[in-house]
Amino acid sequence: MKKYQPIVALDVPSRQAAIQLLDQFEVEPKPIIKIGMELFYAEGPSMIREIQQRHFQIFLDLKLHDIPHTVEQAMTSIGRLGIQFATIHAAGGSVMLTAGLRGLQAGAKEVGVEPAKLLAITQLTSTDDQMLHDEQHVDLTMKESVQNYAQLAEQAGVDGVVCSAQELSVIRPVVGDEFLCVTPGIRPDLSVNDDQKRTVTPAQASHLRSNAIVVGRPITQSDNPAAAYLEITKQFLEA
Ligand SMILES: O=c1ccn([C@@H]2O[C@H](COP(=O)(O)O)[C@@H](O)[C@H]2O)c(=O)[nH]1
Repeated sequence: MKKYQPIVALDVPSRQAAIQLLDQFEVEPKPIIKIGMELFYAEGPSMIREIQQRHFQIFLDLKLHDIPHTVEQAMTSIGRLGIQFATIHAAGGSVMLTAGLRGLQAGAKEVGVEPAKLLAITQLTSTDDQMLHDEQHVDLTMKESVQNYAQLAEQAGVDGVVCSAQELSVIRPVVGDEFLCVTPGIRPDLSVNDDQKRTVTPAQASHLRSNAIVVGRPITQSDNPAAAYLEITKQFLEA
């Protein structure tokens, strides 16, 4: 099973704040850098190019969810950026997922780069069983819902899912060995959840067979982001 170095969520509001953090991550192994809506909407594609010039791999987490045509066109633009991972919501359904995949591959082909791996968001790690039941009126448990989305994504040809490592026990038995499970909601100290509901430690994520962990605030808001990243990397890769 492929295991990646941790993915650091660069959830900051500006280029200046992003560069300040990136300067600290010239370490081995270099983290994969996740750009989310906050930084991308503030700085746009030029931010991606600047990070690429520093030789970081990029996970562009824009979580697309729209009608298939719109998603396909947007994914074509994303594909042209030459990034390594992109995200889409599994809840958009199989036609939207395949349209997204098609767009991503077409964009990459246009500029002659390897297509990004497409990951489907299952249920956000900031949600729990109670919210699923009371607010979304979903008549499934969290584990059942995430398992269903993982199977839907795999059948649509998507490379993997984003879920909590808590659901890996029900996903791994029903998907192929190559299917990627990328897991946010990581907290080295489980008593500090912030807005996350389904949390696990880096070592737990490793034992549960996560391909990659996504970590934001426990690294970016620590006094020493590089040291925090290296400690989390050790806990994940060596567990
Ligand atoms: O289900 C999901 C999908 C994406 N995320 C993203 O991961 C990071 C987590 O940041 P923390 O500061 O470690 O909580 C953030 O960028 C989210 O947008 C997620 O948390 N859950």
